[in-house]
Amino acid sequence: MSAILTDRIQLDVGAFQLQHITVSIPKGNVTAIVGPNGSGKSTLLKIITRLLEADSGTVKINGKLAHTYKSAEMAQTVAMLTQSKNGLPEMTVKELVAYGRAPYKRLFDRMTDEDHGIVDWAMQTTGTKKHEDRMFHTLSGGEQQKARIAMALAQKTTIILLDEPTTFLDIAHQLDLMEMLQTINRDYGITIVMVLHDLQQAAHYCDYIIAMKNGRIAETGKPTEIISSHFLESIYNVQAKVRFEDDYPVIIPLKTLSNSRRL
Ligand SMILES: Nc1ncnc2c1ncn2[C@@H]1O[C@H](COP(=O)(O)OP(=O)(O)OP(=O)(O)O)[C@@H](O)[C@H]1O
Repeated sequence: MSAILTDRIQLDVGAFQLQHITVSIPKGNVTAIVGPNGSGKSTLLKIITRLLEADSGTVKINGKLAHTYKSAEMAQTVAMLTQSKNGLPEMTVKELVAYGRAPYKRLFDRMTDEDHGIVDWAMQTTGTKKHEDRMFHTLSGGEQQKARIAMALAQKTTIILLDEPTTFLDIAHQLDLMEMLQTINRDYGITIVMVLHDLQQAAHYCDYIIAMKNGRIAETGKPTEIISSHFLESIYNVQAKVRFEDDYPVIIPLKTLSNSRRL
């Protein structure tokens, strides 16, 4: 069963084209979208969440056409964490997480006991409860990312999309975050879809991988089925040795086969 199903999505943005994107993102799994810089990963996420409108093609979320969702209904179904390079909100962690309840409220509605309970649960689940009264901008990058995930959790959606959630985090915080997302998926059945650049992490923590190249879907499958030296070469133009140790891929890059970036 698909959480997200796209059918022949097409979009021209400037000189870039997203072409024939037909892909099924499985329900209840952790899926990574990988691929070179500029291959269209963020653009695809934006189309799924209707931040961008495709020129043609359709998106179905939980079996229903995305364009037929009302805004609040969409926000109750899909939470999206964009890359965290934008301005930092001037509010406490608890206030930020409470924003996750907005799709369930009308203007001037007060937070109910249930809302407070959900906000608490989201902070407990992400380990951010201890920071609840801190201003968001005083948190470290790793703590901020967890607070943003808490906000997404408070939205109580069945799907969470994350665009490069581990960027700017050190290796320990990257693994901590990936383990947290995996636990959220396993414990609550929330479908997690994230754009990742680290193939080893993608293969280790994700059930399914979608690889994009030049605005197209290049490969899809389970990590052990698709991560290989051939994959590194065809998707990234990189010669590499790849082997799996206990289902964990060990990728040893040898050299790039493309010098186009230096021309
Ligand atoms: N508004 C826009 N106008 C013109 N070109 C755009 C616009 N938005 C995106 N693009 C181009 O579309 C291409 C795909 O961008 P996108 O951000 O989807 O790639 P990506 O795979 O997410 O890249 P990265 O891994 O570097 O984040 C890029 O070449 C980008 O410059």
